[in-house]
Amino acid sequence: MKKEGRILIVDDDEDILTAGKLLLKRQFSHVSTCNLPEHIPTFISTQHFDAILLDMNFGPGESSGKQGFHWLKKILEINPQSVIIMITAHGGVDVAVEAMKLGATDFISKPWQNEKVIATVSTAVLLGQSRCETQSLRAANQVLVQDNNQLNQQEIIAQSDEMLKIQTLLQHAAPTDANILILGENGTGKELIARDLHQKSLRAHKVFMSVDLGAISESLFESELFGHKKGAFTGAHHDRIGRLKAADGGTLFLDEIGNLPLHLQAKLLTILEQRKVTPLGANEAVPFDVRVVSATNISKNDLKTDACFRQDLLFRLNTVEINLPPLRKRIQDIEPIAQYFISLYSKKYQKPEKELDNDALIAIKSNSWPGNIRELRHAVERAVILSQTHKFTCHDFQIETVNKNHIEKHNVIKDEPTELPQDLNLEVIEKQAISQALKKHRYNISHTAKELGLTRAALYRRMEKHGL
Ligand SMILES: Nc1ncnc2c1ncn2[C@@H]1O[C@H](COP(=O)(O)OP(=O)(O)OP(=O)(O)O)[C@@H](O)[C@H]1O
Repeated sequence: MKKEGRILIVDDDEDILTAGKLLLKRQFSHVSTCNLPEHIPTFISTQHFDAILLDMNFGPGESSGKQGFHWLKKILEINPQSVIIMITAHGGVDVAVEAMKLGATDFISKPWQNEKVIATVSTAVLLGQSRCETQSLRAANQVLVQDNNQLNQQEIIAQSDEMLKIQTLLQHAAPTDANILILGENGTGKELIARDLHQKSLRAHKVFMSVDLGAISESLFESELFGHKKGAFTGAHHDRIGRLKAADGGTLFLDEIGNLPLHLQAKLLTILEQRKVTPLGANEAVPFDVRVVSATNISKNDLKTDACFRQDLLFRLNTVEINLPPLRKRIQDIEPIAQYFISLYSKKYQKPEKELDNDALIAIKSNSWPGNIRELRHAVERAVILSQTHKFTCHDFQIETVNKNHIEKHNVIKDEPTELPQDLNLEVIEKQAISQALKKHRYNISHTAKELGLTRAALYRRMEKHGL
């Protein structure tokens, strides 16, 4: 059966062209010939070839190989990935060696042996195909990085003194390679800040790889982060690159680092110290180069206890520490953030961009927002969709001003009524259940997921599906 392979033979000897074509056509899907080297640029700029067989000498009596060298260089100038096999005169080994120094892959001498030609061309075709694949993967990767970076360009709204200080800190820390630990309650913008850091860093053109350590099961931790070789364990059907290596050159965002069990913290520390990782089932460690940004909603005090977190790992992660205050402690930010999301969602849902009335403004500023900016964003989205009045009112935000002080003082979240909604569509019920559970657990994803009987990853997926 013919193999997939595109070959070009360039020689001024028509007999060689005919013999070569006859031989190789039996083996490969596409064989072209060219008897004038001046036509090479047109051939290779209009068609792709996995391998090119190029004669060293053109014209009667030529044996210096000068023209072969000239066309070899020309082809590599046009496409440096070209795989070129030189066709040399009998005994022209010196010339062939010289050609290989200039970038040729292999050579065959005339008169040739058919088996040798087929073997040499087969290897060259495979090399050409893998170069081509590498090139297109690189290009695809570049597009993905660009797309990912565009997605990361959500604006950070910051007017409070606390956030302005953090922004100054970010400006200074971002271009360094210092490891950064971001602390803050759920929904305070830790991931947004991490992405912003990456954008402002010298690694911005490379990948931002986010790993939710709270969502990776213990059994999958090593294979996810370190990768594995085919056959390393039951179900490992292919080699798989780990996330540490996949983030090479870029930023690795370790989210929910505080949820990592102590024994896995030890493994992570070793890997980060050695800057090398051995995929499961491999014998050799491979180096990686990442800047580590981590985040957790665990308080600083808890992080500083040995029972909760390894102190040596903490020192490695927190060269620079960023403490994101909860929204209730940066009241100056509430109005501009609300305005930002009003504008965003009014456009998205094609609604007029309305103002907040006075009471609504006071209410959103004095609400405790246990789910922080994520909760405010969600409240604004709902208000934009449902509001019927010409300005947004307290009612649109479902803020119970009467209970506010009570909530603040007693640090409790009032359960929402639990009766079923009138609409018994399962999707609607699921959204309501998730929304209530989030509020009940102050937007703590781990606790909410536990109550709902979901994994954190499954909860995130559903939140995204329902726009929560
Ligand atoms: N300063 C800000 N300006 C505008 N939007 C913000 C800001 N901070 C956070 N957000 C938005 O709030 C939501 C929650 O942010 P993010 O996911 O970064 O928080 P987090 O602290 O990482 O949450 P979690 O701990 O639950 O993973 C996102 O939609 C984010 O875009």
